[in-house]
This record gives sequence, C-alpha cells and structure tokens, in this order.
Amino acid sequence: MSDTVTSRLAGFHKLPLEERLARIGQMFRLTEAELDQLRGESGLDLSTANQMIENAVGTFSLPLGLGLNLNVNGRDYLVPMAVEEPSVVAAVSFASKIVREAGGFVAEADESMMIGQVQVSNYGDAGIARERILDAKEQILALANSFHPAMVARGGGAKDVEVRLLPAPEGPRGEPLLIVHLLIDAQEAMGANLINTMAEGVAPLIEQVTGGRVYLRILSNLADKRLARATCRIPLPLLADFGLPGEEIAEGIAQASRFAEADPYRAATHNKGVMNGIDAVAIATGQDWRSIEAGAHAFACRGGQYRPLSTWYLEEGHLVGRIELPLALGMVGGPIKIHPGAQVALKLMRATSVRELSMVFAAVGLAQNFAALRALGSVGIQKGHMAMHARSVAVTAGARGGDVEKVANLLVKAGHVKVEKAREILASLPPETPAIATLTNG
Ligand SMILES: CC(C)(COP(=O)([O-])OP(=O)([O-])OC[C@H]1O[C@@H](n2cnc3c(N)ncnc32)[C@H](O)[C@@H]1OP(=O)([O-])[O-])[C@@H](O)C(=O)NCCC(=O)NCCSC(=O)C[C@@](C)(O)CC(=O)[O-]
Ligand SMILES: NC(=O)C1=CN([C@@H]2O[C@H](COP(=O)(O)OP(=O)(O)OC[C@H]3O[C@@H](n4cnc5c(N)ncnc54)[C@H](O)[C@@H]3O)[C@@H](O)[C@H]2O)C=CC1
Repeated sequence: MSDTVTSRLAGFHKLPLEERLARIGQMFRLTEAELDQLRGESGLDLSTANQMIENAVGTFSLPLGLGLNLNVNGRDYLVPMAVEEPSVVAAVSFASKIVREAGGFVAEADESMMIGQVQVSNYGDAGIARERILDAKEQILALANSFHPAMVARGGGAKDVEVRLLPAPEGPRGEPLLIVHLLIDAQEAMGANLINTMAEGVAPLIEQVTGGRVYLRILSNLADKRLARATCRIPLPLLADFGLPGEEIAEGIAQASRFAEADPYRAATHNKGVMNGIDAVAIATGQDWRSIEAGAHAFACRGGQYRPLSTWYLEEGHLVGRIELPLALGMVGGPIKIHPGAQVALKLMRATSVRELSMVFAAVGLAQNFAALRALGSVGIQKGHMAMHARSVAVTAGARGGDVEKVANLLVKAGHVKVEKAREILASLPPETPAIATLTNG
C-alpha cells in the first residue's frame, strides 16, 4: 500500500471511471485480480455463492462507490459503499469535506462485548432461581468458555453472567420472565455463532441449577455493550452556503435535530438517513446488515420512545454533532473471508481492528446525517438528490453511455426529473455509444 493514502481526492468524481480505478489501484497497490473484482469482471463466483446460501441460482451486484474526504481521529479513510441510491456517496463525501476542514471526526468504540440470552421458565421462586444462577456464575462461565478455547486464548470469550426478571406480558397472573445474559467478548468477530454455541451449551447447566426449563438460547442484536460514538464540531463560517450565512444553515440542522428528538415519525426518517451510510459500508465489507439495522433501531427505542441516533446543537460558535449506536461488526467470520469483494473493500478501508472499523462506521453515519439535514434545513433535499437521481431516470428512459449525462443535465435544467421528459430529451439527441472510459460522475 502506498505510504500516502489520502481520502482528499478533489474532483475524483469528475475523472473518467478507468482513471478513478487507476488512481485507487496505485494508491492501494491493488493487484490485477483486485481491480477485476472492482470492475465486476471476476466477482463472487457461482460455486462460492452456492456454498454460501441455499438454492443458489446466481449472484447479484450493486454499485460500489468510494466515500471520500473522511478523517477520523486524525486518520484518512476512503469508504467503500455498496448502495443503489444516488447521492448517498456524494453526500458522505460532501459532509466529510466540511468536517475535515473543522479537524475531522473524533470517534471511539467499546470492546466487542455481546449478549447471549437464555430464557428460563418453570423455575419456581424467582428470587431463589436468580440466586442459584449467580452462585453458579463461575461454573457457567467455565462451561461456556470450554466450547471456544481459541477465543479464550485470544483474550475473549464469556466474561460475566447477569440475570434479568421481566414482567409477564399477560399481566400479574403470568410467570415473570427469567432471562440469563451471558456477556461474551467476541474480539474481532461479530460473534453470533460463537454466542449461540455458548448459550446453547450452558442451557443444561442452567436448567440443573434452577430446576426450570430453558427454551430460547440466542444472541441479542441489541448489542448495547458494543457501542460506537462519533462527534464533530464545525465552526459556523464553514457552513455558509446557498448565499446563506453559516448561522442560518446551522440553525436549520439544529431545528431538524429537535424535530427528530420530539417526533418518532421524523426520527425514523432521520435514522434512515444515518443508515444510508452505515448500511452501504456494511454491505461492502461483508457485515450482517440486518443485525446492524435491528440493533440500531432497538437502541433508538431505549427509554420507551423512538429517538434519533444522532443529535446536533449549537455551542460557542460551533455546530456540534454526536452519534451513538450499537455496531456488532466483524473483521473475520461470516462471509468476510469468503466474499472476494468484501476482502477488497476491507483492504481499501485500512482498518486494522474491529473497533477502528466501528469508529469509521459511526463517523460515516454522522456524516451522512449531516449532509441530509444541511440540505433539508436549507434548500431542501430535492436539489442535490434529484440532480443525481436524474442519471437513474435517464437510464430508465433508455439512455446509455454518454447520453446518460447529457439527458440528466437537460432534465435538471428543465426542472422535471421524470422518465417521460427523459424519453422526450433522448429522442431529440443524435445516437451514440461511448466507451466505459468516458463515464464520469460530473
Ligand atoms: C449531493 C450533494 C453532495 C451535492 O452538493 P454540491 O454542493 O453540489 O457539492 P460540491 O460541488 O460543493 O462538492 C463538494 C464535495 O461533495 C462531493 N460531491 C459533490 N458532487 C459529487 C458527485 N456528483 N459525485 C461524487 N461526489 C460529489 C465531492 O467530494 C465534492 O468535493 P470535490 O471533489 O469537488 O472537492 C449535496 O446536495 C447533498 O449532500 N445533498 C444531500 C443528499 C442526501 O442526503 N442524499 C441521501 C438520500 S435522501 C434520503 O434517503 C435520506 C433523507 C434525506 O430522507 C434523510 C433525512 O430525512 O434525514
Ligand atoms: N441474530 C443474528 O444476528 C445472527 C447472525 N448470524 C450470522 O453469524 C455470522 C457471524 O457469526 P460469527 O460468530 O462472527 O462468525 P463465525 O461463525 O465465522 O466465527 C468467527 C470465526 O473466526 C475465528 N476467529 C479468528 N480470529 C479471530 C479473532 N481475532 N477474533 C474473533 N474470532 C476469530 C473464530 O474462532 C471463529 O471460528 C454472520 O454470518 C451472521 O449473519 C447467525 C445467527 C444469528
């Protein structure tokens, strides 16, 4: 890898596609095979796909873009993002460009502590059952760890046991739920399989000490002991745009944040914007994005009301943004070492540990949210988003090659980003079939 990796690649989107690939190839010393992977010329082969899932009949591709300008804790990151939605990659790059001028994102992440749940029923007296489980804590931990000695050797494995008593959903006549939490350090893995093995493995011992009956044994996707946080602090003058002063743009963002804090209807969309970025990096790097989504939204509901994952406020001449969410990610495990695309994406990402990866994910979520709120609180989302969506509309209308850009530009100029209008414009153009090397993202 080149010693001079920088995520500040001004005008990268204006380069022809092959030149973009050449620049990245050089910067990251990518092999021809890795470049072919990015070009989609090799990709996930059918026989590997067939080993990954059931009833495989093919593979499915998504565009992979690079989020630029990101700087987290003083280090530059080029963020691989697999996403079908126009403007997401541009938005993260846009926001990160402003934040890097303000000193970049500051982020941190907890250790990889996950929760395995064991549900006990017919346990008799709840207080006595609870005491017996806690008395057997060391025995339970030793048994759990016996299923994964390699994880213990790495410094991970089962670390603690907690017991929770939950009110019966049927009301006072029902048996309160007795739930045992195994706290397990999954180290560099997301950990689901490891946790499930341990949870199933300790169930007979828990039945024995309580005299009860165990039903469910499974990890929790509400990984609230594995949180990542990112913050940024932007001086107001850096926000000036659209002929508006920085104070006005910042006020729009702070008002949007208040709206999301007060109203779950708005918070859902606010968090969708956050997850635009996080899901895209998760897919590119081979993460279980359903688990990340489930964890994020469950965390957003803590305290009983669905709330935004990120907040923004004004403080001493700065706009301050903060995000916190559970991120159960892996650098190993699941499809990560199997999917060749995930391997290339992780090479581009340059994170050396799962905690570093989580910090970058959190910063991407905050950057994505900043770009959306900045647009929403000022000129509106359609201006920037529709300009990029126009290219998809042009393709839907049948434009190909260099015609796509021409039709998209004329659509934006006409102020009607609609398929019928695109067809009309396309029909008025002379036919052409340009090479892939001319495709830019102007
Ligand atoms: C779209 C922008 C960034 C344009 O914004 P702009 O003002 O045209 O950007 P710029 O020309 O000032 O460029 C600044 C930087 O942005 C990047 N950039 C700029 N253009 C491109 C491009 N074509 N391709 C790739 N990167 C691009 C690039 O890094 C560039 O730096 P440079 O390279 O020039 O030094 C802006 O309007 C924006 O951020 N809009 C918000 C878009 C957005 O949030 N999209 C998400 C989808 S909408 C949604 O699903 C979520 C939502 C909105 O509902 C969430 C919510 O409600 O909270
Ligand atoms: N509810 C959920 O979220 C569920 C998710 N899953 C799936 O489980 C998979 C993830 O499970 P994992 O246990 O993470 O994967 P995994 O089963 O592939 O295990 C990770 C492997 O990596 C090895 N390893 C090597 N170096 C390591 C290191 N430094 N730290 C940690 N492990 C190291 C471990 O020994 C282990 O064999 C994903 O595919 C996910 O989709 C499965 C069930 C439920």
